[in-house]
Amino acid sequence: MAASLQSHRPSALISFSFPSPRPKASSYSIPFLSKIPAVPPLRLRPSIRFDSAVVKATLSTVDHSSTSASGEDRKLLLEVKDLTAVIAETKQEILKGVSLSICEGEVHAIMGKNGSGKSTFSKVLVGHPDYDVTGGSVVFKGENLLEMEPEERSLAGLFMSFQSPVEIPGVSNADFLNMAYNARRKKLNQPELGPIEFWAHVYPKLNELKMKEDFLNRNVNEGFSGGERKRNEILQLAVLGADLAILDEIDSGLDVDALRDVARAVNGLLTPKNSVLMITHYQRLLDFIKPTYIHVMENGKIVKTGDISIAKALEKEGYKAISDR
Ligand SMILES: Nc1ncnc2c1ncn2[C@@H]1O[C@H](COP(=O)(O)OP(=O)(O)OP(=O)(O)O)[C@@H](O)[C@H]1O
Repeated sequence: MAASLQSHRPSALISFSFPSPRPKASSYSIPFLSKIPAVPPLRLRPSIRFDSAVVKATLSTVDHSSTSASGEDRKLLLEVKDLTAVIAETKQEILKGVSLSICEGEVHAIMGKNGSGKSTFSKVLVGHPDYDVTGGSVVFKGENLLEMEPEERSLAGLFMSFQSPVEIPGVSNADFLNMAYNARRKKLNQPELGPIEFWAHVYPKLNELKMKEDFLNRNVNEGFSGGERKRNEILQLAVLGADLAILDEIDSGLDVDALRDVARAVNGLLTPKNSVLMITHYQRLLDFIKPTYIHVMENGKIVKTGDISIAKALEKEGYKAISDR
């Protein structure tokens, strides 16, 4: 989506006053989104169709319920089995058989040494073109995720916050968020929100993340500090919503207050229906966002799964603690 957005002319601006909840200033200037000229349609399909009869047969036999950590019966949201993937250009294998199941309402954390494959795993889940899947399966909400285009994965409810969020020159945050949000509403057969309604949706989320309104008028991530980029990623998550949010090192580059704000915003989004998959190196994030499970990745595989005691042992003794157990 980012590439197609770059070709747009900047949108016209209008000023108006806001109804309550009333921002401090009396009026703001935000893009009048309905004046954006001819937005190229996203590649939407009314429903995902599987070409392979084998995939269909497999999906119909998968039991999508599971017992959660708390003992309740919860639906499986994501099921990854023996996933293998290579770097598209060099064919070097990075993922060597990852298996992981996430139920609705769960928070999972992946830890692991540098270069063990954590980011690659999350990028493969969202369909990053740098990688080719060579084996295994990924079922998300009962559908074969690997058959979907990246846009379709996002519209299906998968969100990823990247370790190094990219800049999108010439596209304001407000336009980006509005287009992405309305694309999701369209997919759900809901009416698109106009600029005033959209602002009412965004404003409380900006507040929660302690971000100033002018962030909306700035181009996506352009000139943002590392911490501002991370906040902006979580703003996108808060505005767009997601059934599964994959957060790759959202704690990196955040000062302790920012970490608290971001964690509070993420916790505020958690419901019994949606889930989070976090990648982190440090227990400090897990002190704020409590994980149901912690997985340790090593050499492209998950080698250990457990509770918060894993993070505590890692913090104390390093990865030696895992190999010794
Ligand atoms: N596009 C790519 N081109 C070349 N090598 C890659 C690419 N993507 C991943 N790799 C390599 O694959 C390995 C796993 O990388 P990945 O970023 O997934 O590790 P990670 O566990 O997230 O590491 P970190 O904790 O340092 O962020 C590394 O050796 C990395 O250099």
